[in-house]
Amino acid sequence: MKNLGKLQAVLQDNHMLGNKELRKSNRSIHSNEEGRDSSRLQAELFGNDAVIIEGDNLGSPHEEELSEGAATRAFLDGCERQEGQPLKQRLLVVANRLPVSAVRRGEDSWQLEISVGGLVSALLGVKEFDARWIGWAGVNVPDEIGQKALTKALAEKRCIPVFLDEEIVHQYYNGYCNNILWPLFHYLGLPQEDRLATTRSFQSQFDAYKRANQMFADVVNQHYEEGDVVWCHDYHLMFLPKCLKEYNSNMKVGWFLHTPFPSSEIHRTLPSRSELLRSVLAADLVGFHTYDYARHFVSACTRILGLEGTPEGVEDQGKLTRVAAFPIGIDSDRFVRALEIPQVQEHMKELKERFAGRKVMLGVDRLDMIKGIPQKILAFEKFLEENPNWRDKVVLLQIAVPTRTDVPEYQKLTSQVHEIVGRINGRFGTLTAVPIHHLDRSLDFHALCALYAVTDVALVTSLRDGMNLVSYEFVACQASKKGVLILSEFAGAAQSLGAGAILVNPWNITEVAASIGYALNMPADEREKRHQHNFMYVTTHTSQEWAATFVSELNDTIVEAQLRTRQVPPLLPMKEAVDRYLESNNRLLILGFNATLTEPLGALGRRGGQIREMELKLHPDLKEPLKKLSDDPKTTIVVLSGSDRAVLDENFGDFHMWLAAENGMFLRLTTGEWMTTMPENLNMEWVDSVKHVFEYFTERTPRSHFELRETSLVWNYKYADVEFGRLQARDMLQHLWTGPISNASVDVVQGSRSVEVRAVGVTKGAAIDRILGEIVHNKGLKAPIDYVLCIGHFLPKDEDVYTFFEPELPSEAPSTPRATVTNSVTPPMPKFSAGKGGSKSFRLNKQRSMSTLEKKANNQGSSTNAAWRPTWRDRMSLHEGSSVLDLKGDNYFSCSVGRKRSSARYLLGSSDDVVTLLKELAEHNSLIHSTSPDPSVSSTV
Ligand SMILES: O=P(O)(O)OC[C@H]1O[C@H](O[C@H]2O[C@H](CO)[C@@H](O)[C@H](O)[C@H]2O)[C@H](O)[C@@H](O)[C@@H]1O
Ligand SMILES: O=c1ccn([C@@H]2O[C@H](COP(=O)(O)OP(=O)(O)O)[C@@H](O)[C@H]2O)c(=O)[nH]1
Repeated sequence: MKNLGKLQAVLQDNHMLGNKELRKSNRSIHSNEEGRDSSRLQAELFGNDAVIIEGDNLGSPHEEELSEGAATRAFLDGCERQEGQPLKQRLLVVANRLPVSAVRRGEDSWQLEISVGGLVSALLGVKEFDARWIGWAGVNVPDEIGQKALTKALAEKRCIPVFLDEEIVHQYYNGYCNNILWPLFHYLGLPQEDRLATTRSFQSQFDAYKRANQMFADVVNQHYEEGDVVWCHDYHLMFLPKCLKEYNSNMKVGWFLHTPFPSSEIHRTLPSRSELLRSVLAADLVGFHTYDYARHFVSACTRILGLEGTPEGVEDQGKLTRVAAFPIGIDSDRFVRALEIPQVQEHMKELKERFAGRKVMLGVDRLDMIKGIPQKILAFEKFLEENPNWRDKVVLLQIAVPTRTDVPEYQKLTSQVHEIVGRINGRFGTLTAVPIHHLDRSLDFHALCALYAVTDVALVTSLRDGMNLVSYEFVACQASKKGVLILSEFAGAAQSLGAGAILVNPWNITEVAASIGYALNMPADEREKRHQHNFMYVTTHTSQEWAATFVSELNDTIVEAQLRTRQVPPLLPMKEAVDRYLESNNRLLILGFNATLTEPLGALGRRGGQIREMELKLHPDLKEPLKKLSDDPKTTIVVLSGSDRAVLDENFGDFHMWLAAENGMFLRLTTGEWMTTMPENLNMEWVDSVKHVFEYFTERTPRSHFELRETSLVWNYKYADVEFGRLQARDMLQHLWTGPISNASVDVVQGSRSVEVRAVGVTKGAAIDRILGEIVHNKGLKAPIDYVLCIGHFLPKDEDVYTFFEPELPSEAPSTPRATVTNSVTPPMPKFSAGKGGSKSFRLNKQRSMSTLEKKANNQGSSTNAAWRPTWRDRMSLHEGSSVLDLKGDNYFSCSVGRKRSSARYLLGSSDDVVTLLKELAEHNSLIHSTSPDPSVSSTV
């Protein structure tokens, strides 16, 4: 009753005629009765045992009780209270702001007040977990006594403080968070006059941001127990997932953004764009309010970081970060129940009397530029202007909670709003009434519920808003009145309440003014229908459900990731691979080219489409080791690539090695001529139709290109816009599968940024058999091959090359636990061949009819005229001599470069690791040669 009187008085007097006086009077009311209000509010939010905590209540604790240990004990006390109930999952909620802000009352005396904001409201509704909240108490506490007392006071509320000093708050919170990220994520840009200053101070603010995040991480680490779920919140803590995972990679880490995530075009303007994205991606699960925000985030990761976006999330070399939408809700029961409380009913009664004969319109916002308060008020002015009959029949109550008051932009906004309200009240007010009642303060829970319940039209005009819980709370309190919600289409809530609300573009003042008229005149049956729709949503999509879904999804994600990790090959044991190489006498190295022997794309900055990136070039650091290795008579090297002959000639022509171009369809020893190994029945009649399709898509996909090879065509969109490229690829696949070549004997192979069409059955694994046959024949094998190293960034279709050697190994070979293509019965070892010609399946290129491409190649003077030799396996049966392979069980190292889903035995991260490996092999080898001048090696392949 008294409260309502106070509220009424404020509403009545607050005509924006003297803002300074108003703020003063609000403050004095606040401080006189704040204690009681806050106390009640805390009891509401925290349960009945919640009281204002002052230092005096703490008694005179001795040293130990004030320590961190005492705080921890206090948390445990909280847990013990739950005895007899099923054990709840421990949840560490980490957010910039604690649900309470601390106000110092003495050296060791603190008062805790509820923090205002949607994040706090929503998370306080989460009851299913054994939760602790880690965050900043909104105050600088430089002294130890103060810190200890506050830690203890907060512990009783299961809160753990992170102490940030003034300078860091200034740079991190006011600066980087609220002056850079907040406006950017809400599409507001930076204020013109601030732009340069912000650009200059950017780096120091970002450094402070990282430091602050590390401080949060340190506190989490102190309190973390194995099995805890750590849930990081919001744009303040984008660096936290990375810090936490660096500390403990097994920690279950989720991150949730409460604001919008903007289009990648906005995000890419941030100087720290990549670092922030990468840090967030360290989390196991990343959540957003809406599908659109999640989509923007994935798109930023693909466009800015060049990573793979999948329907599940973002993939980086086989590591998946799950990304999904988890729309937040409110604790709707709490609002519905509140309306039964006598005090609230009393409030409602008095408000109704106070505004009898007038329709009540309501705005409840933090005084933030994203909330579109000036736009709302201007639209209301326009409505009054155009509808004089409504002027004395409607009132707008605007609650504008002060927020981030140290940031200059917010200070400017306050003056701007006060000025507009003053002008409109001056224009349309009378001696007894004004059209706008503007309140620069927050209300307690009961007053807020009463206001929601008596409102006829709620007006939410956010220019952008992550969700906007005020709209939900209004709906929850409208069961009897069934008022109308006018809602900005730029609030996340528009996705969930859009059908029942009147959606508006807040920038369109005319539209908002018209919607006010429509809402005020809406017939009861339409109001009823719209309300029911929204009420159903709000009461079924609660904050409890939101948190439970997020945490259970996080748990599932971790189990799935563990399963996936089990399938990832282990890293190549570099030392073992080198040692065994040195011990062996007849080694075979099979090396891919693209992304294996080339420089990693990242090293070039992945600007995309740069001409120097498009040409495949041997990694400069590989020239020397490759030279040494290929000159060693005990080592045979085969470069096995999808590239055509010209590319391999250009890059490897000067080495002494075998080149297998176009997935092994062409082969030559660099001292000899190219020969073809194409199967005789290889049908190439489909080439022209495919070429036609590829030309069509290349023309329509900027920065894509295609290569016409002898036996395949490859369309590559690596440098095109990733999303557009992917859409085009999907479309292209449709054309290929359903178009003129649908019945041709081709394989359509989809790469991560390419589409390749090749004759059916052409794979590197199929080719290696024939290649080895040729090598064996060419050189004459005097001793078995006793070491094979096969490394590549091969398409899944070509991974049969890794498994080619697997059946040759004894069944107890120390292979990876992953499934490999092995025969159930180990076949006989291949036998050494004398090399007679005459395979049944393959014969001379010249002897079969030539395809268009082949004719073209011949016309260009390619020397594809050498004879085809029988395959290795063909010759196995021809000769019953010694074994071709003797890998001694584990002298076989198949190794995928950068592809974690692979049937190779081992993994290397990138071609930089290939450089390291080949250097090691070359250097140690020359060392051995220099120390043993007479190597007793006679056998070569
Ligand atoms: O802590 P402050 O700087 O005072 O700001 C208050 C909160 O504002 C933002 O709230 C957002 O979260 C709501 C719940 O998810 C959502 O409905 C709303 O649209 C957002 O603006 C901010 O994201 C929080 O971190 C702040 O605590
Ligand atoms: O005087 C007030 C005004 C608002 N709120 C609460 O502040 C939150 C605002 O959340 P919203 O999601 O609408 O926006 P945010 O402020 O988080 O951007 C809501 O839960 C309101 O109940 C409050 O407690 N007292």
